[in-house]
Amino acid sequence: MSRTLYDKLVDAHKVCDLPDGDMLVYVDFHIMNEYTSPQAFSGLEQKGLKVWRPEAHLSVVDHVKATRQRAPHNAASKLLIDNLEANCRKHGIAFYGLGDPRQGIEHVVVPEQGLVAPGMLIACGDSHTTTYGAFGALGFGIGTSEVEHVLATQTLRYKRLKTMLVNVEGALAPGVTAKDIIMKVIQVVGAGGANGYAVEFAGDAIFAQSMAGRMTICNMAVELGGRAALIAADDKAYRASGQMTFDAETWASDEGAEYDSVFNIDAAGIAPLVSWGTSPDQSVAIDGMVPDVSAETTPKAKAALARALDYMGLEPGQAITDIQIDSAFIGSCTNSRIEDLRAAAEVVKGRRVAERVNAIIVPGSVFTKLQAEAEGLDIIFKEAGFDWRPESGCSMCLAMNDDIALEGERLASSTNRNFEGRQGRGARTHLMSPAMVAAAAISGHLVDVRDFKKGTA
Ligand SMILES: CC(C)[C@H](C(=O)O)[C@@H](O)C(=O)O
Ligand code: SF4
Repeated sequence: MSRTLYDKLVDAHKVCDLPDGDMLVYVDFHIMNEYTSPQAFSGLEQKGLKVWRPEAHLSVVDHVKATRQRAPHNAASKLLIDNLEANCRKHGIAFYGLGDPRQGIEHVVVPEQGLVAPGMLIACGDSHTTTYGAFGALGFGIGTSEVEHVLATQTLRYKRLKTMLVNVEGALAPGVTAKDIIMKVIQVVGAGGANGYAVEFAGDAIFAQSMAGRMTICNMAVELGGRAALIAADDKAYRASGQMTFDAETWASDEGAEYDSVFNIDAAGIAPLVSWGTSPDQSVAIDGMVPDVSAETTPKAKAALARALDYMGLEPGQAITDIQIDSAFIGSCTNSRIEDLRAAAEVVKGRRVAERVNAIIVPGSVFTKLQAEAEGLDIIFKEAGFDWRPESGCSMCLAMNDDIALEGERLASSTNRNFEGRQGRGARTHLMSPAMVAAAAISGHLVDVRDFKKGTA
């Protein structure tokens, strides 16, 4: 029988069926950060358990990491980092900590270090573990008690998901990026529209993407509610994973495989998108307008829209390009890879950040930072007035370190979540591609990067 890529991955990792209908799956690789692992190690300690396969785990410091300097910015973050290091030393687990040339945001570091390959099952106490789907690997986020379970047994209790296929056919217009594809998909399917599903992306617009672009798509697919995102492994994926040969299994869906749900999206119809609201599906094309509450039909939808507009401080009908920004942030596991920095630098080169705008760039990893510096990108950014951070981490993607946006501060951001308070209490996030953030930083307001490049914005 024809099987989907998702079913092949699950079948290949199934250890046994459990009496209640769930199954036990084997975890090839498990990643930890300082934020979601402490209780798991305490749990092991209390039960007197050992880590069963220390070499199949990796720890990376990222969420609470300061990025202006190497040293932790406060005692609480220092404690989290020190704890993780001590736990890793004790159990013989690899640790990429402060000053390690391999340190960075976990989902940037793992592919960079060649630790993901097609056909793997990867777990991590972080929802954006879906990123590895770009390699035809099954990656998903787990909770703290599950982290403990993986440490002790290298397995997890797992429930098979339903399958969704999202086909993006055709060619993107110039200036439209992977970030716009995934924001479009989220707009069409809805935030939470893939709850209970594993989402497979296919179509020529997907396979035309670089590995960085595919990672952006699978990373942000978790905002659909899907607990897995997948792209079939092609030559590009094998090469990027450092695997030169194909293994016995083809990590792609079989011809004729059936899905529980299918969406078709025309790539040519996608414009650069920006979010206007407080959910990643509240987005609109850059040449559009802030939506009108009266266009909603149900009282519930009207109230939700009104609340989002109120939080965002926007007026219905306002042109998106009239929205002035206070800050610009390029970073996060969605968009801080070298390809993202190059795209932003191309926009910024020879220009100056608008007077009132505070513009920050945090490379996704130390390795990415060094590569960017070797290419002279840091000079381009610094000369334009960007704050080029010397250290890597999650930074302003979420308000969990010393980069916290102020009440009412409006940001153009290359990140993935725009919930109330995500980047700081009362902070207003507009999600978009890194090139769009760069263009907004220079212009001082949201702008179509294509018009900006042509000089017609
Ligand atoms: C802190 C962590 C658990 C969280 C996640 O799971 O995604 C964070 O990385 C995020 O992006 O919100
Ligand atoms: S960069 Fe943002 S989305 Fe990614 S792991 Fe860190 S906090 Fe989560």
